Amino acid sequence: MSTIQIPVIDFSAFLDPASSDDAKLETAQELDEACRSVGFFYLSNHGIDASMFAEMLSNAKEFFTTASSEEKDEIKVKPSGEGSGDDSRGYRIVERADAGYEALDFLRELDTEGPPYTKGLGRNQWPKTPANLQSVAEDYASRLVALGVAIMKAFALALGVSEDVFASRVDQSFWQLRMAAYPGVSGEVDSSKSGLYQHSDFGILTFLLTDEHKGSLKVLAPNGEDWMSADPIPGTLICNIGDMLSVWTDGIYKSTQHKVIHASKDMRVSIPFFFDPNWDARIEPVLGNADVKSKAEGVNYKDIFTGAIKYPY
Ligand SMILES: O=C(O)CCC(=O)C(=O)O
Ligand SMILES: [Fe+2]
Repeated sequence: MSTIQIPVIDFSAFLDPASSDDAKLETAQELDEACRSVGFFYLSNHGIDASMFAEMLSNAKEFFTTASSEEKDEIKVKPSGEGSGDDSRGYRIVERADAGYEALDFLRELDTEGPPYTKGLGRNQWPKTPANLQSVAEDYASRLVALGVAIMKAFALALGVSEDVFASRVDQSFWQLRMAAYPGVSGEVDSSKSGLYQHSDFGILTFLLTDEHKGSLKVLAPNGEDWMSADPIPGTLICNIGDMLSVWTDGIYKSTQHKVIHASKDMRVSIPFFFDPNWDARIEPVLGNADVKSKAEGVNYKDIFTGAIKYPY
C-alpha cells in the first residue's frame, strides 16, 4: 500500500483580492508540492457554485438516461469529411477491448473557415434536451477557463517564472469538456464493459467533476506500482497535471497515469474539463534546469492535439 495521499488545496487566497502576498505564496507552494509529488490534487474554495456542479451532473445524467438512439445519432461525432465538417464534436460510444463508456465532447470553437474544417476544428453539436445543457455547460467552461488561468498564476509564482510565459499561451485555452457515462455493471468487473484504459492526459490541467460513486477512478501512486482511488469529495474538483505542463516544467510536475474501472451496478457520470494551451501555442521547457530538463525541446500544442484525437475513437 502506498501512504501518499492526494492533498486537498484551498484556493481562496487567489480568488480573494484582499488576501496577502504571503497567503498567496503559501497556496502556490502547496500546489507546487502536489504537482511535483502526486500530480493530482483536490481543489476547494475554487469559486464555483455547488448548484452549478449539481446542474452539470444532472443534465449529463438526464441526457444519457433519456436520449433516444435517434437523438444520439443526430449529434454523433463525425470523422473527417463527413456531414457538418471534419471532426464535428458531440456524442460517441466507446466499445473497445480496454474501454467502455458513452460521451458527449465539446471543445472551444475557433473562428475558422469551414466546412470542411481543418482536423480538430469542427463545430460542437449540442443535444436539444435537456434544454439548458448547452447554456450551463458553456457557462461552466468559461468559469473553468478563468480558474485555469488563475492556477497558472499560482504555478508561475511558485516556480519563479514570469506570469506572462504561461498567460500568453493559455489566454485562448483550447479547452475540451466531456460528459461521460460509464454503464452500470453486474457480474465480472471489466474495463471493456465500463471503464477507461490507463493513460495520462495530454493538456495542461484537468478538472474532474464526478457523481458520488467511489472506487472508479484509480491513480498510479508515485512508487509506480500501487493504485490509489481518487474518490469524489463533495464541493471539490479533482485536478491533475497533463503532459503539456510536464513538458513546460522540464518534467518536474508529474503527468500521472490514471484509469477508470467502474464496478457499480449503477451508471457513473463523470465530467472532465481539459484546460489546454491556446491552439497555436508552442510549449518549451521554462525552468532551464539542466539536471532534469525533459528530452523534449518543445512541442506545438496543435500537433499534440491532432495526434491524440482520432475520431472515431
Ligand atoms: O472519469 C474519470 O474519472 C476520469 C476520466 C479520464 O481520465 C479522462 O477522460 O481523461
Ligand atoms: Fe484522464
